[in-house]
Amino acid sequence: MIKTEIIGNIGVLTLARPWVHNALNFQMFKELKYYLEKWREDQDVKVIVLTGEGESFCSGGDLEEFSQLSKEEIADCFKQIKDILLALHQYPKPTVAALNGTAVGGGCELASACDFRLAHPAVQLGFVQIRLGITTGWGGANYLFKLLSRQKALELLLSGERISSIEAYKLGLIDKIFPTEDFLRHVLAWCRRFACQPLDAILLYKQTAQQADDPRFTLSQKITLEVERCLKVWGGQLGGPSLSAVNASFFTKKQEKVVGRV
Ligand SMILES: C[C@@H](C(=O)O)C(=O)SCCNC(=O)CCNC(=O)[C@H](O)C(C)(C)COP(=O)(O)OP(=O)(O)OC[C@H]1O[C@@H](n2cnc3c(N)ncnc32)[C@H](O)[C@@H]1OP(=O)(O)O
Repeated sequence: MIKTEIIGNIGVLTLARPWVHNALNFQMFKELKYYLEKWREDQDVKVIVLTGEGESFCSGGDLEEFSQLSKEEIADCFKQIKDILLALHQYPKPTVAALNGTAVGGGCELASACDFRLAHPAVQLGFVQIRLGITTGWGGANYLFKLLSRQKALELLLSGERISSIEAYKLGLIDKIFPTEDFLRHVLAWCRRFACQPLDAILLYKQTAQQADDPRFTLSQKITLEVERCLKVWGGQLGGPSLSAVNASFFTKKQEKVVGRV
């Protein structure tokens, strides 16, 4: 139910139940967890893309399946799902939700847990839970509050209204709009700008990003750690360019310029 492919260092996870608009059942969550774990340490995967098959990105939780569970079973299920979304949110590599179509309910929660959200003009988004008499059950409201101002996030959650991707882009919920035609090709080209960078540096930037909103550290501590990270790659401990290699490359370029000027 989740299809996978690695395309040029980009791991693509495709929700593949198009007949129910990629409604997420528990099996899909288990698969999502499995592949996120598998690709966590995989040197060939530098960026993760989540997308959907068919006309929708994701219609949220599988209401058919969830309606057959007892309240206790739902509680257990949601506890596991929120851990998977949190693991996605705290993933060591960049994560991208490529909204190939409508995202509603839990589909918006899933997208909001990612680092980036890309869409095309025909996409609609909606935190529709309130219209079912429920609230976000997987952590989505908290991710939304991190992305939008309090009042904009509350407006979306309290109204349950669907908005277009263009409106969502203006709010800052969507980071980029691409043409509908060849959408995934555009997404992959956008992601390749990250995927072509050294993995060590990508991982270090994600650590700095995670720490940026961690209240346990002061700004001074965060900056000290940031500098330490740079020195780690600079010294080549993580397989990055050694200090002498960085200098050599800089001075070679400088010398070439001088020679060129003569
Ligand atoms: C768990 C919770 C959370 O956030 O914590 C949530 O996610 S609550 C939010 C849950 N999601 C929703 O309320 C969205 C429900 N779905 C929709 O609004 C709509 O289906 C759209 C996604 C906009 C697509 O509309 P459209 O008119 O194109 O198709 P449709 O409604 O005829 O749907 C085609 C088939 O997919 C099924 N289907 C659609 N969404 C489903 C879902 N979330 N769970 C289970 N089945 C679903 C329909 O029942 C229908 O089945 P048949 O072919 O057998 O008739």
